[in-house]
Amino acid sequence: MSAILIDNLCKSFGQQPVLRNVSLQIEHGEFIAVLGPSGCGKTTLLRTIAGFEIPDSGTITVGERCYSAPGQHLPPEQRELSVVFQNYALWPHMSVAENIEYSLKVKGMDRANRRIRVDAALDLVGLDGMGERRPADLSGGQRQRVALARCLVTRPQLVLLDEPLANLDVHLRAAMEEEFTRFHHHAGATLLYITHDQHEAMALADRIVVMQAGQVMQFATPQELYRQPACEMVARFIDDGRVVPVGDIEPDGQGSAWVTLFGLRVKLRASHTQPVLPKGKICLHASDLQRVAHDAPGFDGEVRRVIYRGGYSQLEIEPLGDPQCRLTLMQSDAAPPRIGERIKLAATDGWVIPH
Ligand SMILES: Nc1ncnc2c1ncn2[C@@H]1O[C@H](COP(=O)(O)OP(=O)(O)OP(=O)(O)O)[C@@H](O)[C@H]1O
Repeated sequence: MSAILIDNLCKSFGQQPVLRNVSLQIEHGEFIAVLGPSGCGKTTLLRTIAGFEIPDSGTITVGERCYSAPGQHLPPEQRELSVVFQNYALWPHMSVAENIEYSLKVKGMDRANRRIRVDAALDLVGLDGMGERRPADLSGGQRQRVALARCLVTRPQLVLLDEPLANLDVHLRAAMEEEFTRFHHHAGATLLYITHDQHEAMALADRIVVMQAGQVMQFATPQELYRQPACEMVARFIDDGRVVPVGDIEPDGQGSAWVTLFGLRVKLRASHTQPVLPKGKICLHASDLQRVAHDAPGFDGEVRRVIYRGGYSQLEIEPLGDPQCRLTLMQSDAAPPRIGERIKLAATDGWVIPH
């Protein structure tokens, strides 16, 4: 049985549909990231699972329990899950230990057992010995750890996290990513993690739900999203993939297809069910392109922009005869080409976007 089963969930605010037929099947212990541009409905999805919003239609089942169905709404406090918000929501007048302990107290657990649980939770999030401090005396990262410990102490089977790192600086975020991985490993809980940061999602999640305008565009592993985007939106969204037109798509039914890319016949990866088509689009990442010698097979492009990224340069290339198109190429060479220079490129990999 799945940990979470969401079937055809719809939710509108007034006239605006915010969740459109969202269906997801999430397994026990999975770390799921929900990724998408601002306003695509991520938080609404989380709030609907938590019970803070009532869906217009569709069902949510967690384990064996129905949380939402037409005419049926389990109140938030009866849902067996824990939510970690972006703003931590710690009680300022309580110490760190009291913040963490509170939910156990409400459940009527005795003092000795509470102490053991709180110490274990503090230890797990790396806040050993900080139990007596007030939240105001902690850094942003430490406060987020308290919020995590508070969630962990109840040993939830399902944890919903709404952009928990959004308020932290880039270094702290990286440190906390490690913390989340450890947390997930130890807690063994199913995690649903909302973020608009694809690098965070790729680094943390077993599978990622990519949403746009209330719809699930693809639900897959980070590797699949990168290598086999299901549509143009996912192709562009993940790691700045470039969508490029191609002609004469001739699939072999074995996971490859010949296509005409800038006048050149090349063999790229394709779905096993890819049909023969006179034209289509492919996804090219920077790592799919290679600079080649001028007399080697390839296509010409003009360097439009050179961005130094520390140790390598990112080149923005305009393929000759296609001024609408921009390709990216990374070059580790200390002497990158100049803007306006003409270079030759070959596609060493690429994915035919399913029609
Ligand atoms: N209570 C509400 N009443 C009316 N509209 C709402 C309400 N909550 C959310 N919305 C709208 O629903 C849409 C989706 O919002 P939601 O917060 O779910 O998106 P999101 O993907 O989490 O965005 P962000 O990444 O910016 O947090 C937005 O257009 C938002 O303005």
